[in-house]
Amino acid sequence: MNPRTQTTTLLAPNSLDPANAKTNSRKVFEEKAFTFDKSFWSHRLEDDHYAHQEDVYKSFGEEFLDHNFDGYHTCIFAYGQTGSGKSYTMMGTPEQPGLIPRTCRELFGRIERDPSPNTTYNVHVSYFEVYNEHVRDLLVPRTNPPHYLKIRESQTDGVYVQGLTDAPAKNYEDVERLMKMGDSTRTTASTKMNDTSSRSHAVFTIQLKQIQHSLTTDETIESSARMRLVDLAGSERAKATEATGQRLLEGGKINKSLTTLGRVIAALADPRRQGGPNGTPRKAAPRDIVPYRDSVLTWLLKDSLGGNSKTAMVACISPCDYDETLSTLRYADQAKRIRTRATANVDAISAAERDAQIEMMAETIRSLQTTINVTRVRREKEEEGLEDYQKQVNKMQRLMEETRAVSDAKVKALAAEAEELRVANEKLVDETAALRRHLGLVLGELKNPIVIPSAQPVASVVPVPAMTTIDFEYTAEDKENGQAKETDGEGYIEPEATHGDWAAEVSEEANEFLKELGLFRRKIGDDTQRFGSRGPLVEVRVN
Ligand SMILES: Nc1ncnc2c1ncn2[C@@H]1O[C@H](COP(=O)(O)OP(=O)(O)OP(=O)(O)O)[C@@H](O)[C@H]1O
Repeated sequence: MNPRTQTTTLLAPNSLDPANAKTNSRKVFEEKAFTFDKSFWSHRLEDDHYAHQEDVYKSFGEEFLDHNFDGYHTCIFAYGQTGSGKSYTMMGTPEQPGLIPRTCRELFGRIERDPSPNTTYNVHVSYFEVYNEHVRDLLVPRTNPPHYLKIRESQTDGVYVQGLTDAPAKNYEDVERLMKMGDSTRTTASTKMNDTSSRSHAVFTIQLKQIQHSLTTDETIESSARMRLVDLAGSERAKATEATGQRLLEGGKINKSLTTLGRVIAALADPRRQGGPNGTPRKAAPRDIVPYRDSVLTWLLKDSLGGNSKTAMVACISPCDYDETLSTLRYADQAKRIRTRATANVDAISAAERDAQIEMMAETIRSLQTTINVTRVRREKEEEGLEDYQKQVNKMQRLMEETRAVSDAKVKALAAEAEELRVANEKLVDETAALRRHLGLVLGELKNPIVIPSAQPVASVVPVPAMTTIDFEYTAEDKENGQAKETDGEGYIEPEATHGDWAAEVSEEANEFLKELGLFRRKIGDDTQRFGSRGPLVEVRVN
């Protein structure tokens, strides 16, 4: 670095140096020179033109703070490979504070030193990180799982992080406390090239609002400036850091943001985009779109990179890798060609305008209040309706329970009746079987009558002995009539009632019984059809 010409010269390294040994042997290392607005050398403390943290702040940090007090938005971002000194430049160490603490200290120093009684200052601080393409608030304790915030874009506020903590700061101590809190929750990890490597892009924002009121003109001048101080994650190569697993994944996401940042810078630095010599905007080519939205980081920095902001890029390099250093210097060389169009955000409002504004705001509040009330009433009505509905549901449930209880009782009664019928049926089946057996015996007896020996003719009528066999001639006709004719055996005594009459009587009774049984079977069938069957409670068998 030449502090006089502000030139940075990248010398060709010894190709035998293992750090610069290339897989591509045809690669030629060349000396390259770049000129920037400033070139700081801070390699060895004993070096002649060693740039201290204060030198860096004084050379442009102070100037940027001036811009803020004039109402301009500013942004300073540090870019470079891992371990090259980005965090050191932006945040620094307690002994050697960097740009952020120096800017904040000086900001409150100026506010305190301001003798004007008509000016009031309002300072708010926010601090977030972009890690693996997610935004996380650094001013709230870490949670598991992490709570990521959404990015929104509006006409009035541009791109912003929804729900981000916007902490008021009354003095430097407040800011220091917030900075420490944010730094402790920032995602860092140990890599081969840096023990506390920042794995995320950290964005520290200070909002400065100045309100000046002139008693003579009764006019209020409001200026609103935003300072963005960005410490980017390292543009490391996976091989150099020996990254694996989570570190490698992070590397991919970090590179995605930084590659997009490179494309955004390239698109913004395109000389055709920068317009004519008088600043006249050139005609946009059809595919001329700056890819801000391709990464969370570039989308959030949209305004700072190519919009209403005064922006500085600090390119950090370390004597470690020729290619990485050359890449960083090319980035910076391209970035310096970008022309942003910053305008001071200062509004002069007369007392009348302010009153009108207040009245408009009061009106908005009133209308919002009405909306809230209407919503509340509607919700109450909905709640009432819901209560009625719940009551009806409960009533219906009770009714259903009662109906179910009645049904259960009916089923129980029917089951008992069916059981009774089953027992009766079984009895009847047994009786039928017995009767059938009896009938069979009787019929058998009728078919094979007991023959009474003819040796003792009897003239008179005598009772028939118990074991007497009666000889009948049983014709088909008799069978039909239920009658049988006695044979012509001698000494035959006619009983009081004939055997044929008795058999017919038994047969008739049996038929009658079978008829009744049939009726009974049909009744059981009907009942089963009417009440259904819960299993084989009743099994009607008629043989
Ligand atoms: N100019 C410097 N003077 C003294 N020490 C420095 C300087 N620059 C960096 N360092 C030291 O080098 C180490 C790495 O620096 P730093 O953490 O700032 O790198 P980084 O670019 O932010 O790395 P990463 O991308 O991994 O976060 C730190 O210990 C830091 O204090």
